[in-house]
Amino acid sequence: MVKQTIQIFSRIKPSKKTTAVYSVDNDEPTGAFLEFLVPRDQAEGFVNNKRECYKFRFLKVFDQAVKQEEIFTHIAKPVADSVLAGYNGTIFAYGQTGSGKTFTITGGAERYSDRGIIPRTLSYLFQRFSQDSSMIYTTHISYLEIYNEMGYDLLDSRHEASRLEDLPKVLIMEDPDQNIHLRNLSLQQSANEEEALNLLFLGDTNRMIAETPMNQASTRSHCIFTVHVCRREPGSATLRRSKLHLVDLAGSDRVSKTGLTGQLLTEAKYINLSLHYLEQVIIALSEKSRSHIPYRNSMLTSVLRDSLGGNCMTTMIATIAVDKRNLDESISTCRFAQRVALIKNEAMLNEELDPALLIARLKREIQSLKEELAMLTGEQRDEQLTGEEIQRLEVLVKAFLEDPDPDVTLSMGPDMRKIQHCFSLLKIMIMGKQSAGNRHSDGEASPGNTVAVIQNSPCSAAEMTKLKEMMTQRDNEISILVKMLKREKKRFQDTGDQLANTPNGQSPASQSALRPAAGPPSREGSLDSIPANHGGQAIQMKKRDPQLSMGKQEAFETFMRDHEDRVTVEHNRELLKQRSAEARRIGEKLSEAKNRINELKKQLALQRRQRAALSVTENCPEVEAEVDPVEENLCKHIEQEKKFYKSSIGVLKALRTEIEHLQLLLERAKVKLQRDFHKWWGLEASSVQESEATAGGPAGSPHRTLQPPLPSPPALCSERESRADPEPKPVFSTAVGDLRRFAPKRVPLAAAVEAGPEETPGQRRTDPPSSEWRALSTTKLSSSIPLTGDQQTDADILAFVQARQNLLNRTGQEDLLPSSLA
Ligand SMILES: Nc1ncnc2c1ncn2[C@@H]1O[C@H](COP(=O)(O)OP(=O)(O)OP(=O)(O)O)[C@@H](O)[C@H]1O
Repeated sequence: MVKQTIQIFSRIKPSKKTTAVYSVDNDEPTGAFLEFLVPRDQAEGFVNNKRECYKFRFLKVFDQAVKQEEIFTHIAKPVADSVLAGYNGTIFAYGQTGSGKTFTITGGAERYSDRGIIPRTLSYLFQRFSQDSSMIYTTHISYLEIYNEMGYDLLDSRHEASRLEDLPKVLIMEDPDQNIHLRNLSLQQSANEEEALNLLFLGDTNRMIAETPMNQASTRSHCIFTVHVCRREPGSATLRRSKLHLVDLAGSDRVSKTGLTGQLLTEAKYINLSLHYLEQVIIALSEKSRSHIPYRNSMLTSVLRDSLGGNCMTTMIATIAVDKRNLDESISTCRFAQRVALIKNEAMLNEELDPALLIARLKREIQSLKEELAMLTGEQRDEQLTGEEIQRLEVLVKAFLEDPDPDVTLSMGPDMRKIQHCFSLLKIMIMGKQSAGNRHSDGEASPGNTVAVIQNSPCSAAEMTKLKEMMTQRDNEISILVKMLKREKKRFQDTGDQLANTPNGQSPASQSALRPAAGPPSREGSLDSIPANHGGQAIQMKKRDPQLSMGKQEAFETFMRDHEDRVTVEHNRELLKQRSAEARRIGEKLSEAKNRINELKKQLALQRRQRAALSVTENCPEVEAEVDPVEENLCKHIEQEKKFYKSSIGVLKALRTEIEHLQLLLERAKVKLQRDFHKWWGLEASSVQESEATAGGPAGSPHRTLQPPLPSPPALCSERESRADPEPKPVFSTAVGDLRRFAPKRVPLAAAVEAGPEETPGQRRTDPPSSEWRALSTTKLSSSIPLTGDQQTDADILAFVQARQNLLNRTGQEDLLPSSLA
C-alpha cells in the first residue's frame, strides 16, 4: 500500500498583458511557491484589503512559458507509471473558466505540439505495452460527461448526437459493499494507440456537437476520460487491474461573478453546487476528526470517490489566469488546492485472481483428484475410451517422444485404460520404426517405398485408407493455396503499378475514400478538400450533412474562406503533406536499407562458404579460424545498416503518430467548421424570419439597415476566449449585413443585375442590360431598399431582391416584396 497526499501543481496560463501581479519561486527546498501581490489600491471585492501578499505552496509551479511536453513529463508520466504497475491514478484540472483546464488535459486543437495530457499519456502507455513482451496488456476506455448532475456517455457511436440529451444517460448505482457502478457507460476496448486516440476524438466530437449556446459543455460540465488497464503474465491466473481518470472539471467561477441570468444561472448554480459538494468532500477529508464524508451528495464526488481519500494516486493541477481582474478567482483556486493537498490517499496494488482462469484450474484439480481417488480405491472404469480421449493420448505420446529431455514424463492420469492405451501406442510406433529400419538397411527405403513401409506397418486397412484420403486432401489444399498465392502476387504487383502511377502515392482506394460518396468532385477550399482521417472509424461515425444545397454550399465556402481556423487548417494540411512525404521518403530509404542488408548477408554467407571450402581443400582448418578482414568488414557494414534501419523505424513511428494526430486535428477542424456554419446559418435564418415578422415583409424591407463590415464568423467561436478575457468583441449580425460581407465575392449576383429580369440566376448575358431594367433597379428598388453607396454592393443587393421576386413569381407564390416594389 502506498500512502500519499494528493499532489498539487499549478499552471499559469500565458497572458498577453504583462503586468506582474504574481511571482514564482521553484527553488525553495520546502516546495515551490506562487505569490500574488495585491497593491491595496487595486484590491477589490472579496480580496482582503488589509493584505497585500498571498503566498501558496505547490509541488511545482509551471509558469507561462512551460510547454505541454514538460507538463506531461512532470505530472502525467509518474502517474502513468504507477498505473502500469497496478495502482489507480487520477489527474484533475481545477480552475476558473478559460484558465487552461481543457488545454492542459486534452490539448489545443491547432498544433501537434499542443497535445495535452490525454493523448500523450495514451501514446506513452501503448509504447510501454509494446516494450514489455513478458506481460499481456488489455486496455478499455470510457468517457463520461456530467452536466447538471446527469451523466452522459460520450463514446456512444450508435446515435447521431446533435444535443447532449441524445447521448445515452449514465446512471450511478451502488452495491451492498458501497462500490460505485456506472450503468450505461460503455467501455470500449482499444488494441493500439490509434484506436484509443480515435475514441478520444469521438468523445471530444460528441462533446463539441452536443454543445449549444445554452450548454457550453466544456465550461459547465465535468468530463472524465478513463483508461482501464489490465495486466497479466501469460498462463498466470493473477492479474492487475488499474484505472486512470483524467478529469477536466467545469469552470470554478463563482456564480455572482458570472453575471448570468435565467436558465444559464440555474445551470451555473448546478455546476457550482457540484463543485461545492466537491469542496465539502475535500474539507471533510482534510479534517481528520470527520468520520462521514458526503460523497453521495453529487455524481461527481460519487464517481471520484476513490480518487479523493481512497485507493488512488491523485494529482491536481490548479490552472491560473493571472490577469489582475482574475486575481480573486486565482487566489480562491490556490486556497482550494491547499486544502486538497491535505488529503491522504491509500493506493493499493489492485491484484486479483482471474475468476475464469481460477475456475478452470480448480476444475482440472478436481478431475485429477477424482481420478487419483478412483485408482487408490481400486474403482477402475471399464467403459471404452472416447475418440477425443484417444486423440489426446496420441498427442501426449507424440510430444513425449519428440521431447529431447531424457527426464520428461508421460502423464496421462491415474486411469488404467489410458495407461494401457499409451503402452499399445508406443508398441505400435516401435514396431513401425523397426520394420522401416529393416527395409532401410536392406537398401529398399526410398521416397517411393514409403507406401510400402506404411503397408508393412501394423496399421489396419481402414487406417491406411484414411491416411491415403488425408494425403489426397492435403494435395488438393496445397494446389488451392498455390493458386491463391499466385493470384495475391499478381494483385500485389498490380497495386504496386497503380501506386507508381498515382501522383501522391495514395492508393486509388484511399483516394476514393477521401472523396464524398456522392455529389460533385471536391473543389479547392471546400470541406472535402480537408483530408480525412485514414483510421476512418471516428469520421465515419460522425460524418454528417454531406449534401448541402448549391446556395448553402456557396455560402459555406465563403464562410470557410473567412473562418479564423482557415489559416490553422491550411497550415496543418501543409504540415500533413510534408510529413506524409517525409514518411514516404523514409519508407523508401528503409526498403533500400533492407535490400542492402540482405545483399550484405548473402555476400557474408558466400565468403564464409568459400573459406570453409578452402580450409577443407587445403586441409588446413586454421584458415577457417583466422580473422578474415573481408568478413569483418561485411559484418561491420551489416551492423551499420541495421543501426540505420532501426533509427529510421523510430523516426517513422514518430512520424506516423504525428500524421495520425494531424489527421485528427483536421477532422476536428472540419467538424467544428460545419458546426459553426450550421450555427451561423440557423442564426441568420431566424434573424431573417424575425425581421420579416416585425416588418411584415421580406428581409429586404425598408426597416432594415445595412450594417458596417462585419468580423469574420468565428467571432462566435471565440466566445470562450472572451470569457477569461472579456474585451468587447463585435457580435454577429443580420443576413443583409452578411450579404454585404459576401458581396465582393458574389460576382454572379452582380452579373444577374446586368443580365436583367428575364434571366435565370445561372445564366450570364454579355449584351448590355435593358434600359427598363436599369431604371427599375435604380428607381423602384433603390427607392425602397436602403443602399450602401458602393456600386458593386448595391448592384448585388438589388439583384438579390429581384432574383427572389422572379423566383416567387415563377413558383406562383405571393409577392413578398415591399409594397412599393409590387
Ligand atoms: N498554456 C497555454 N498555452 C497556450 N494557450 C492556452 C494555454 N492555456 C489555455 N490556453 C488557451 O486559452 C483558451 C482557454 O483555455 P481552455 O479552454 O483550456 O480553458 P478552460 O479552463 O478549459 O475553460 P472552460 O472552463 O471554459 O472549459 C483556449 O483557447 C486555449 O487554447
